[in-house]
Amino acid sequence: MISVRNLVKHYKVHSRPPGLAAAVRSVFRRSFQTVRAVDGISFEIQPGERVGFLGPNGAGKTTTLKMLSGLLRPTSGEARVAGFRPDARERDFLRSIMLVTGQKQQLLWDLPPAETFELNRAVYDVPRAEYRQTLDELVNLLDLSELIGKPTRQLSLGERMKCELAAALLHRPKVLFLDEPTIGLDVTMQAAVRSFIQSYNERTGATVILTSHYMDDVAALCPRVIVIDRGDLSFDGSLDALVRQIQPEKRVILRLSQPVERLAVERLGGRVISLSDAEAKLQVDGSRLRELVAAALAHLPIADLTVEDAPLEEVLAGLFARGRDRGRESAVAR
Ligand SMILES: Nc1ncnc2c1ncn2[C@@H]1O[C@H](COP(=O)(O)OP(=O)(O)OP(=O)(O)O)[C@@H](O)[C@H]1O
Repeated sequence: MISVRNLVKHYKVHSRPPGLAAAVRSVFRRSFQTVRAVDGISFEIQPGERVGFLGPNGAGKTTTLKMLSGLLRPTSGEARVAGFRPDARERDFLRSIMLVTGQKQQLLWDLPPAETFELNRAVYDVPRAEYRQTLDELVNLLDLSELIGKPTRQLSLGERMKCELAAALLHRPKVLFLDEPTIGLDVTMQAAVRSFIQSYNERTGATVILTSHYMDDVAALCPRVIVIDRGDLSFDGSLDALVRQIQPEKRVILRLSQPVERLAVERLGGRVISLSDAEAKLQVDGSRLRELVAAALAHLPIADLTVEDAPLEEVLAGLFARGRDRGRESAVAR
């Protein structure tokens, strides 16, 4: 359904040092920097897959989605989506895909969502009967009946996001690009949006590509993840395989029956995350876990002991930090 080969997007941005003299000089001699937002990535996505794009801020995720949805022309490389070249922006292509971003809205601010829905029906030329049926389903699934008649500006962020999703899906796109669909939503609403996306995918067989900073979104929705870091693809596989590959650290929580010295906890060998009179929290490499637990039981007054995986967010932050020393920008003077 989606095929990407050596896709590259370089932005050329005007750059000048601070100060008035530099401002004057830049009028005569402009210098530019090339930002390598996406630097030669390749992947294939089959129909009906749900794939999560992970990566730190500025990794190139949104740029990739924009190229796949035809909003940006690649600098080089090739993308095919549903049999089309996205940058040709053919009508049938635009009818097959939808890009939903959590930060930008398509609903008209002063009108009720129902009117944007009607507008989208006309734009996408959806036959009336099909439109009614899809709308009923969406209203039902997303629990929108109370919302779609109110002016958009009166809706809460979460209510708006649900209406945004409905507006995006009325023409039943075959490929759905979701850029941070749960940004700013509370936990309950995040879960509602997530379960809706999953059921839309299961019922219609649509292909879903999602970016999110919330690991819960990706863990719940995406059997497959693609990690993009500094414009490069650094992993493509299951989330489990990614976690195994990173070999995350374990977190050990020691409930103490009496206070202990910090030094005694440090001697156990892990990294001390927090220490209070009643509890010590440490993080340790998985391979050193047994040793640390044995030492803790032997030397500290332990009332209880728990071992858990380090939070996925932190594990990934560590992975991204490792790649940080690679340079990404090259200055090009003109
Ligand atoms: N229009 C633009 N002009 C110049 N540089 C840009 C432009 N859009 C994005 N960039 C740069 O390209 C890089 C990739 O940006 P992109 O928005 O694709 O990242 P992202 O992975 O989506 O980040 P985030 O998680 O913060 O949304 C960043 O360094 C960004 O500053």
